[in-house]
Amino acid sequence: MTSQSVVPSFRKRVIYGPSKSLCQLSRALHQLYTSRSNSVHLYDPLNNPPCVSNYSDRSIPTVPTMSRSHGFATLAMHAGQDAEQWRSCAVVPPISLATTFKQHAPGQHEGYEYSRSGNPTRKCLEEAVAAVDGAKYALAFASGLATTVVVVNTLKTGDHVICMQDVYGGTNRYFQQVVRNFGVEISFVDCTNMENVKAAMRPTTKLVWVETPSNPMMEVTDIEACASVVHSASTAFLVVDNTFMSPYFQRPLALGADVCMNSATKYINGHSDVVMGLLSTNRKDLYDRFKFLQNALGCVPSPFDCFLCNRGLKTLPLRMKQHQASGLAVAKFLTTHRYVQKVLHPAFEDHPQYEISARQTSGSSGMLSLYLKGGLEQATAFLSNLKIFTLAESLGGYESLAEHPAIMTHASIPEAERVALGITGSLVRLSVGLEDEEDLIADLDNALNAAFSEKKDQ
Ligand SMILES: Cc1ncc(COP(=O)(O)O)c(C=O)c1O
Ligand SMILES: N[C@@H](CC[Se]C[C@H](N)C(=O)O)C(=O)O
Repeated sequence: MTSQSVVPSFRKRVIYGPSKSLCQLSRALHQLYTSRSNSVHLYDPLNNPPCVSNYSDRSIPTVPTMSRSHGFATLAMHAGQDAEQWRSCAVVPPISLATTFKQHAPGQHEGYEYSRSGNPTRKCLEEAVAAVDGAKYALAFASGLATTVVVVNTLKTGDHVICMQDVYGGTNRYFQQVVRNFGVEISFVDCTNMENVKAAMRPTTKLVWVETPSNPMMEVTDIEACASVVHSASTAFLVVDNTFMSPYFQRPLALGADVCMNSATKYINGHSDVVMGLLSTNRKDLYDRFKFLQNALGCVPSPFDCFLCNRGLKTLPLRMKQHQASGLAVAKFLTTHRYVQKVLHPAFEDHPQYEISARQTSGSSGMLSLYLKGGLEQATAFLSNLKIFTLAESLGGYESLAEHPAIMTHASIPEAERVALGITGSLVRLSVGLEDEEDLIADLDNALNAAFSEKKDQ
């Protein structure tokens, strides 16, 4: 089949034809095209995805139809998703399950060799994530923590890391209980005060890891100020864990961070059915190292998970708007409740870093923490009496979740350190989901009243 005649004019660099001869033709044309363009797209009827010849740098280009000047929702839906990249012109990226890809001659292939090294479905997701993070590059990993492992693997023995003192318990556990064993020194620092960051910097500091807002204390670090301290005092790079905000409400790279990290398990996928991590950066040196480590360490997500996460990303803007609205409504309700001592929410004026948060974010998510007036007993009773909020770890899904950080997500932090951070028996964390606001508020009210009347009854 030769179908040059059906090639629409907008597919100028697309050639149809039988697999073998056209792949040969592609290689010949490649000589001609490389001087003028990066790649030749060969639409091969026997293969899906199409042959994409770019032997010069082995990158995996797609047809560049999206301009970065498009709005967030447009990018989330279309960046990296061009139907023209598939022979079938599938509007939804296919799940590419092949573990390996045919080579024309040893080392001559269409951009993919082996699925750990590169995968077409993963590539679609990575391009979409780069676009919404305002990054040149993005990479997907098997979990948020796998992403942290990759970042840390850029270091060597003797290097020093500064980590925000309030971070997800698993991040703390990894730095304290794993990374330290390899001779990398870690300082846990209150990065809400830049003087602390300045004081902690050493000549050997190579990585500064910040989570903002932090899990679970909702503390906010000034990303721009932090980047300026880090870059003026060292060659270290600044990573911002953006999991609580998602790219919809906070863009760390635009604020000077070198790397934006997300546990896509949370808001980006948004449906509590994928565990995944993402890294975005504009720095080619870091991207090259992370890309090397993605393959060398092997911590890649499955194509099916990439498909799901790519799908979830498309509704991120809509979901985040509703998470914000319901999160604020729930937080406001809780501040007036007789059994609630304090609500931690960065969009509230009484939050210690309210001004920074207002400056560096364009909204707030469904995350908040609260102290109950009682102690562990009341917190346990409250969590056990919830009917719509599910008592479970994790966050950022369409369903509302509640958890007890001291016993659940942050249990691996030594007790004294936990208490010093404010993670006490009366602290509860909520991830406000997409259910009807009135139902969520009624659920919280009922559970609070039940928890405190249980105490009275005893
Ligand atoms: C803020 C934050 N960062 C990183 C992680 C790690 O992500 P994952 O569970 O996807 O490994 C989590 C939760 O686990 C988290 O809450
Ligand atoms: N980041 C999530 C994950 C929860 Se903790 C998971 C597991 N028990 C562990 O210790 O690794 C959150 O809810 O904050």
